[in-house]
Amino acid sequence: MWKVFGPKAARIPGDPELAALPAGELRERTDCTAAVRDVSFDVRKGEVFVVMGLSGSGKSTLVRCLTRLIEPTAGTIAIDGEDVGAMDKARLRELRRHRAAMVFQHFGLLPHRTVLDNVAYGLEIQGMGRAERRAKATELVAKVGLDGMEQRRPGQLSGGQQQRVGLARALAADPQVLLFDEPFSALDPLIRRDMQEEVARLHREEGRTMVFITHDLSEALRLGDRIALMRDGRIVQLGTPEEIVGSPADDYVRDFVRDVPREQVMTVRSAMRPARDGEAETGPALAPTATVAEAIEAVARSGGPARVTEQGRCLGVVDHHGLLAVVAGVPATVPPQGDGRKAAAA
Ligand SMILES: Nc1ncnc2c1ncn2[C@@H]1O[C@H](COP(=O)(O)OP(=O)(O)OP(=O)(O)O)[C@@H](O)[C@H]1O
Repeated sequence: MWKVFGPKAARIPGDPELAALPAGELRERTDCTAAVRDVSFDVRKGEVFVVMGLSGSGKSTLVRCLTRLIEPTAGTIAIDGEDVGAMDKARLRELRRHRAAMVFQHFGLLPHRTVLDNVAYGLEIQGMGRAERRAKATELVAKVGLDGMEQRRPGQLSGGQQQRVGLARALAADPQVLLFDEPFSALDPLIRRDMQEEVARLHREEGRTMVFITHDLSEALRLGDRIALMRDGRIVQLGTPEEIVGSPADDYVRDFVRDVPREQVMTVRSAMRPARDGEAETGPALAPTATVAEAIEAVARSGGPARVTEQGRCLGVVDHHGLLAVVAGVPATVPPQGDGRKAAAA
């Protein structure tokens, strides 16, 4: 998909010479901005897909194109196999209301309505009866942790609480996909953390597909099953947090993730080596999803390697060599073989 802003934008995706120009030169030559350039990706059912990048990298444009809040210049988009480009106005309205609801940074709450009525508003538009929508809205207000505040007005809530109302309102439509456009960037760090946990909890409980825009790397790493990292309208890397931190695609990504505490993102799989001489039977056991930080603690406590096990089977072991190598971001050197055995034989 492409989205180009500016005069005669449609000629750019099809013109290999113009399409290859760097952003600045393209602007100089054509007066156009290619906000999204030739991106292609799938969002899987049930995943949290994060679109991240610095300001101006094209995140909002990309996500708005998914439901044609912004009309793409070229390319195709399908939701559940249905071509979004072919949808008429009514079908698009239905898509945005019921299938892919957006949670914005500025929540757009109705100031004179109570929390409950704000949440029920979407249900009212859908034509749900009063009693039913009040019951449903009460349930959703509780789900986002606002029980007891049903009768307050938005002005009587903190920013984080208002964002929760926005979230409950988006959930009221029971959409297949929730699209979040930097919903927490105006919140202070503690409340932001709180809201991230709220989203993670909702996702765990409901397994709803989520597309989440952020420019905050730690937010992306915390929430994303997969992350698309954007730069100048292109996706420079798409992968799990572990792939992005552990195998950056280029120097830009490497620089981006340089300060990430690797031990909290990388899992024991990246530090694992085959088990030797009885190691498969002894030592603390860790799940393959355990982080390197958790493994460091287990190895420090036990004083020896830990096993990585899945359904009782030992997949390999992690020792301090492998764990340190992951933290340092260098390939593991093969640990000296059999020091222990030599000592025992002596
Ligand atoms: N309506 C528009 N007309 C012209 N250029 C636009 C328009 N909307 C966005 N752009 C440009 O497209 C590029 C991508 O903008 P976009 O808002 O998608 O970035 P972003 O990554 O979401 O940024 P931010 O994090 O600051 O919101 C920017 O260079 C922006 O100036």
